[in-house]
Amino acid sequence: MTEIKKKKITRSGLKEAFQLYKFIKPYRVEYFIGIFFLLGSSLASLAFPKLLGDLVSAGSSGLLAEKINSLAILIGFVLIAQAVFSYFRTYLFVRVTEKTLSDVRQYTYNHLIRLPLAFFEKRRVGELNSRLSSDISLLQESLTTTLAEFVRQIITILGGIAVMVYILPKLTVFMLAVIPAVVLLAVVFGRFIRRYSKKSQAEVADSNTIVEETLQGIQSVKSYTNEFWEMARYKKKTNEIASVGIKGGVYRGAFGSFMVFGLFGALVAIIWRGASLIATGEMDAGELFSFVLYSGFIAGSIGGLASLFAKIQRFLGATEDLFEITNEKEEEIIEIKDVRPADKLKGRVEFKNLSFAYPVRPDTNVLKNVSFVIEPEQMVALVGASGAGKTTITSLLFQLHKTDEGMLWFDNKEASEIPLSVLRSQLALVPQDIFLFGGSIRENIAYGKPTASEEEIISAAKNANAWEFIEDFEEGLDTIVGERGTQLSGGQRQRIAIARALLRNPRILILDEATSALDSHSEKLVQDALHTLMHGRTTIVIAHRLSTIKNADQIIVLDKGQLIEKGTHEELLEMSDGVYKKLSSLQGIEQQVVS
Ligand SMILES: Nc1ncnc2c1ncn2[C@@H]1O[C@H](COP(=O)(O)OP(=O)(O)OP(=O)(O)O)[C@@H](O)[C@H]1O
Repeated sequence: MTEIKKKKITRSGLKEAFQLYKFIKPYRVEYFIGIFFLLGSSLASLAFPKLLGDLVSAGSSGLLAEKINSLAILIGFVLIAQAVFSYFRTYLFVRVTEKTLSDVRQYTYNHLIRLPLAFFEKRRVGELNSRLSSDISLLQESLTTTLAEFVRQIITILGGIAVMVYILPKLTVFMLAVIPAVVLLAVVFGRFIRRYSKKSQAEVADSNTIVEETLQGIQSVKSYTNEFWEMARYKKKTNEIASVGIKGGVYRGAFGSFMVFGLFGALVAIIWRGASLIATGEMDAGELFSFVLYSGFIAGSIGGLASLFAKIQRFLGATEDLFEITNEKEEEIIEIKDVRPADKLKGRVEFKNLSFAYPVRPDTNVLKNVSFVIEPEQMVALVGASGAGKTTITSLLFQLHKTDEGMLWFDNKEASEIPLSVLRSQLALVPQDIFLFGGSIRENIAYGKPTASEEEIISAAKNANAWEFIEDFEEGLDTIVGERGTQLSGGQRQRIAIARALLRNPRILILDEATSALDSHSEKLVQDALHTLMHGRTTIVIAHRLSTIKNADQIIVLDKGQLIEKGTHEELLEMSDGVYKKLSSLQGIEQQVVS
């Protein structure tokens, strides 16, 4: 889990965190009842020292057993009330927190999945994921315990002081002069020691690195006869660890003594002062007993507040991270069941003087003034060296990135005029690196059309030449494909992806031809399936092996983002100095055509 950064407690940070309230709002009644129980349980525990003191006073002043018993019964009732309040407080807070978190999770995920691709190119997915999970579990802690602790501690401190003032202001002033100072010193001292022990851990880690490095590179150590140099290096580091450790021991010893001396000393001081007040008749033993207990409570709460402070800072950091994501602008995505006839594309595509740079590298145009037209139902191949811009063209077709210069048309509309979901629902991509989800074959095929019937799925599988191997599996369509489809062969995965695209029945199909060669039988099955898939729609193929695109209606050759040649296979071969011609002869295609 990634460590969550702390954020200073500022007004704007708190205001931002307050945005969370909109998620709690639907459950606010329960939450406020929870706060009521929290107040109740805090007040009940606050009453204890007073009641216990009364009990001691009753005993020491020789009151009747009846009075003593009724006080004990009252304390019993307060105990029960405290238990009941605590139970309902926890129950209600957990209920509200779980429901709120589930809403926050859904809201964040729904938002995240609607963000444009450019966002994901800026952030690492793994980081985003762990960020989200650690931020959200921190919110969980904050909503259930941090707030409750905070309220309880404030009530304990203020309420405790109020009761003490009520009992005897003089001794309260004395207590306030002693306890907070001791506790705050302890907190500061404690933090210092924690930092120190972190330093010593870091030194130990460094020494481990030396051992690891030298053992891994033992051959180099020996061949350079550097054993003695390494021994000296390790000796120096381990001696440093020892001296840091010894210094730490000094501080830790001092801290222990300080705690005993300071806290017990404070207690002794209060009891000493109290005893002299009892002697003068200003208070009785029971009241002093209450005082000592309240002093303990208050000391604990001041210490607790200090650690809560760090938790609140982390909570603000977590909400800031979360809102950083949810404040990002979403793509306009709508749910599409069926494309309206008026929105149906014919499949004509036109790039007009289009230039494009990725948002992460705005100064480097990866497409430069590219223009071409693809007529409906044509098969067009994109050819070019690695990095030429072929994949970029396909991402622009999907409008995964916005184009900045030039135009991209679908039929007679500019791409930006077509709602994203309407456009994307009529496109399908069969990528090179096929991504299957971990579920069954059925789920993977149906991903192309989640509403597809069993017959449709089977028919798509048959047309994709996939049915044959699916049938051979004992569990047929319900066969689990393994994480990312690893339990299937490359050719099988491709045919499933083809079946998925067939189900989608797109107007424009984009094929990123797989580079890894299949055996000739699978290759034929895949090629045949692809032909079925290409039939009756515009197809754009990113071709790596030129043998598969000889029959393309048009071949577009790209070089470093520029369109350098365009034509049919034969036309391009006629260009005497052509890049395509050279590529073909490299791949041995020319000869095949000529022969
Ligand atoms: N998401 C991205 N962000 C920034 N630059 C990118 C991104 N994707 C690709 N590029 C750059 O854009 C250029 C074109 O890449 P593109 O993937 O379109 O080439 P390609 O022709 O498909 O290559 P290949 O055949 O290797 O897949 C390359 O220089 C690449 O480094």
